[in-house]
Amino acid sequence: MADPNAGAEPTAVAETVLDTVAAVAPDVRAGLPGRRRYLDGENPSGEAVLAADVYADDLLESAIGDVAGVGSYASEERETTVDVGDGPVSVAVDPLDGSSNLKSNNPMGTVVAVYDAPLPASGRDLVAAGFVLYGPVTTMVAGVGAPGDAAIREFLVTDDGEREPLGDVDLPAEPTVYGFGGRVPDWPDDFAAYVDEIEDELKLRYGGAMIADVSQVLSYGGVFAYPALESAPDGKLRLLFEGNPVAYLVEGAGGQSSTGDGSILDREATGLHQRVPVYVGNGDLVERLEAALADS
Ligand SMILES: O=P(O)(O)OC[C@H]1O[C@](O)(COP(=O)(O)O)[C@@H](O)[C@@H]1O
Ligand SMILES: [Mg+2]
Ligand SMILES: [Mg+2]
Repeated sequence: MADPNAGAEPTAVAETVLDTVAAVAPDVRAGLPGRRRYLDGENPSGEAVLAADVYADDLLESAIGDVAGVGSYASEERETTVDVGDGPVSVAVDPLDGSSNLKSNNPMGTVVAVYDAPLPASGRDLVAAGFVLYGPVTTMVAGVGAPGDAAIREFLVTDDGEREPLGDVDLPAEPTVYGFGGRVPDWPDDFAAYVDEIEDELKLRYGGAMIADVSQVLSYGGVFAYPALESAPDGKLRLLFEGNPVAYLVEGAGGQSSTGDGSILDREATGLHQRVPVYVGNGDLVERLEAALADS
């Protein structure tokens, strides 16, 4: 059969990838109830794996692998990339973000990053990024285009896996929420001092799923961080699967991202599963954070 995406622009391939992730989302959601148990073994980041993580990863690998123009698929749950075709586009997925929330029945997401480069790739190679949020309503937030050029939009994902546009996403100018991961005694002193200031200005909203916590920042304005920790200087979140796509979306919605020292999108990619400190939100809050870290 003729390849419908043969020679297609990476952005056209990326649109199809986002459609595909939305199309699979109802199946991911429908498969959760019977998959709340942990499996034996760990993922490449050394974390426990739920049956639902593997189920979502298999569904996404199969569906995204069928998209013409996609050459490789990578996921937080797999050691190496999978060759799925001849195209130049690489797709990196966090199949279930915040899956430890499954036990307590709190929100989770699927994160997708589309790179026009072999992996590991820089955030500057992104041609699209998005996430599905499995909250009371299933929604997708996504953008297509070079970082900074893409409009970020929210969609309702219907029970049939269609995307219905809900509108543009722009960070509110008056921020109200913050959410920071990691154990408080493990926070470096400079970050803890920043938190002392922020606590007086914003209210705490932390749910333990990056995508749900970032969605609060996109909706209400504020700052989300999974910071560098005393015990883990690169934090917890993964650059290719989590940091880059979230940075792309928050920057595209008018905010800023930082590793503590410049945009996450500028962090050199050296490994598929490398970690990165993640600070995202309204520009002035992220700039104050960078200043607080630089002063120490
Ligand atoms: O339990 P903690 O330390 O607060 O960590 C929460 C963070 O870990 C994550 O759950 C990691 O993502 P995964 O569930 O995809 O491994 C993030 O979604 C979240 O921001
Ligand atoms: Mg995750
Ligand atoms: Mg995950």
